[in-house]
Parts: sequence; C-alpha cells; structure tokens
Amino acid sequence: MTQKLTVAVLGGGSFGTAIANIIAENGVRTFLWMRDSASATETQSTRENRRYLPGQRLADGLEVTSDLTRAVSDSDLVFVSIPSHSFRAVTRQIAPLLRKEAMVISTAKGIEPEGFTLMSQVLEQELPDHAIGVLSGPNFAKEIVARQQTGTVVASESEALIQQVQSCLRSETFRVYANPDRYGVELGGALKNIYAIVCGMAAALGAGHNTQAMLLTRSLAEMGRFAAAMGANPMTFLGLAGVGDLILTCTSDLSRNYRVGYALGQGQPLEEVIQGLGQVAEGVNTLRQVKQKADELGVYMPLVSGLFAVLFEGEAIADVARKLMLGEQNHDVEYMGAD
Ligand SMILES: NC(=O)C1=CN([C@@H]2O[C@H](COP(=O)(O)OP(=O)(O)OC[C@H]3O[C@@H](n4cnc5c(N)ncnc54)[C@H](OP(=O)(O)O)[C@@H]3O)[C@@H](O)[C@H]2O)C=CC1
Ligand SMILES: O=C(CO)COP(=O)(O)O
Repeated sequence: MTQKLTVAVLGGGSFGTAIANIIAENGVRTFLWMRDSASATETQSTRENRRYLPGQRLADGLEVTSDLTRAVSDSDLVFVSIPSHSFRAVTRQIAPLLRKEAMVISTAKGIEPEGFTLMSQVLEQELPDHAIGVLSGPNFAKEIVARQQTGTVVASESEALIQQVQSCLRSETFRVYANPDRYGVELGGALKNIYAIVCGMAAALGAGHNTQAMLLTRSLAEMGRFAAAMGANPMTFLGLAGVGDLILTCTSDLSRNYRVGYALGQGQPLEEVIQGLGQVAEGVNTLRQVKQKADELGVYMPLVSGLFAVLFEGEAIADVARKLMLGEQNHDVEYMGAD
C-alpha cells in the first residue's frame, strides 16, 4: 500500500466507483470524478453511489467531485473508467490538465469504430508523453464493493506503472496480476462481451449445460483465432482477462451484456433492451467492429456472424442456431478446443 500517491478515477459509474473505493480503502488519496455535479455532491455527502451501486457505503477518504481539474491535476495515476463511446472526449479534456509524470490506465472494455482502436490506443494517441496501461479481468463492480475475492490484470509496457497500480489496488480481497501483453489483455476484455450476449440469449431459450459448455468453448476458439489474426498472443486468452472474464460474463446475469442477450432471447427488440438497461453494454457496438474486421481478415467467426445476423439482419435465432450446428463442416477440426 502506498500513502504518498494521489489517484484519480474518471467516471462515476459502477466500475469507476468500485475501483476508486478500493484505492481509497487502501489509504491512498483518491478522487472520483463524475461529470454531473448533482450526482457528485450527492455521492460525496451520502457516501453512496445511489444510481450505480446502491446500498454500498463508500470509503470515508474518497473525495467525489465534478471538478476535473481538481481530480487530475495532482494525480500520479489516473484511471479512465468511461465507456468507449465517450472515452476519447474525456481523454482530450484531461490532456492539458495532467502532471507531466502522470500515468494513465484504461478500464474500459470497448472498441472505437474508427480504425478498430482499443481504449489504451486512444490514450496512446491523445497522451503520447504519458505511460499508459490497461486494467481488465473478471470483475463485476458489485462483487468488488461487496468485498468478494477478485483477481484482475494490469497490462503495460511500463514496469513502473504496473508496480504503482498493484501497490494502490492490491488488498485482501483484490489481487492484481501483471501481464506485458497490453493488446491481448485489452482485446480479451472487449471480445468476451459479444459472447456474453450469445450466452444470455441461449439461456433465455433454455440452453442446457452441454450447450453452455459448447458455446463457451467455441467462443474461446473464436477469440483465439481472431487474436492470432490481429497479431495478439492467443495464450493471453487463457488467463484471467481472457477465459476468466469470458466465463464470468457468459454465466451470470450480473453482466449487462448477458442480460441484453437474455432479453433478446425473450423476444424484446434491441432498442428497447438497450434503453431499459440504463447502463453501458459494450458488446453491441463491439460486435459491429469485430464482424467488420473478421470479414476483412477472413477469420472464421460463426458466433459473431450469427449474432450479427440476429441483431442487425433480422435472422431468426433458431435459423442461426441450426447453421451453427450444421454449417462449414471443414472447419470442424478441433483448434484450441473447438470451433
Ligand atoms: N461494471 C463492471 O462490472 C465493469 C465494467 N467495465 C468497463 O468499464 C467501462 C465503464 O463501465 P461502467 O462503469 O460499468 O459503466 P456505467 O454504465 O455503470 O457508467 C458509465 C459512467 O460513465 C459516465 N459517462 C458516460 N459518458 C460520459 C461522458 N461523455 N463524460 C463523462 N462521463 C461519462 C457516466 O456518467 P453519467 O452517470 O453522468 O451518465 C457513468 O458515470 C465500460 O467499458 C465497461 O465495459 C469493466 C469491468 C467491470
Ligand atoms: O466486464 C465485466 C465484468 O468483468 C462487466 O460485464 P458487463 O459489462 O457485461 O456487465
């Protein structure tokens, strides 16, 4: 634990709040930035993020503010916990406010459409003089604040960043592993959201354990093939930020992406499901980006193609399920488990 650090977490949604709370509980001076001043004032005074993490008392030392300059100008580490659709805009806002030595870490699990850009690549582009990293793993915010034992991964080329992140986050209930493969760790966190939608949909349709196991394994195989085609290390996908996060989000209705899939499987239209969620489910946009990239690269991704056909081309789930079982026989060689 480090007493001297100052840390800012940007984004007062469920994950930003959970991460900021761990760091503050560790005795580190911590700011949580929310864009909305009424929410920041309410959270600061009630010590509860009523919208995103109701019922959880936040650490006394956590300062919640809507003043971005106050949050970042003294901070050694800045975690950006903003969904991918607004991640670049917030990064641009902080660029002139950061200390020269500040290190910046993304916790977002999404992909920007322009150029298939992952969030730490956005950081690289917008903050070229700063060390950057990624935090990703099987990490439901609700369980983190409930002090369930949790493992995560920090990935960066900067050893100093890895050490600082580990020292401010690690606790009896939060273990932080290091991985030098930033791209692989980040890609795994983004891709698994697609498969959480697939698995939620299958669950709504009554999938049994055999089906769930097959879907999970086929998901991992697809992720590995895509990773290899993108130049990432498929072995990273066998760790917490790959298969770990895949298992978590594909098997639990705490996952927003899984819940989106479940509601779709019950026959609700996509727009209605997204509106009703009230929080971000990155998998829907990630699906668009990955489908396009897989087509460009010629990567065989039947689950991605099938989900895309259901969500955006009006194909019936039953027809897609049939194709998934009968299609493309010459791909039915086991590769990383199955395809
Ligand atoms: N929740 C989880 O368990 C985990 C989430 N993640 C990832 O973390 C990222 C954030 O997710 P999460 O916290 O769950 O999302 P939520 O939907 O819970 O919260 C999103 C937060 O981002 C804020 N926000 C949205 N747009 C802007 C903007 N333009 N400027 C400033 N703030 C903005 C929202 O503010 P407002 O309330 O004012 O709209 C809200 O505080 C996602 O990429 C997600 O995949 C990663 C691991 C676990
Ligand atoms: O990434 C997550 C847990 O690791 C959260 O998943 P959802 O965004 O689907 O809720």
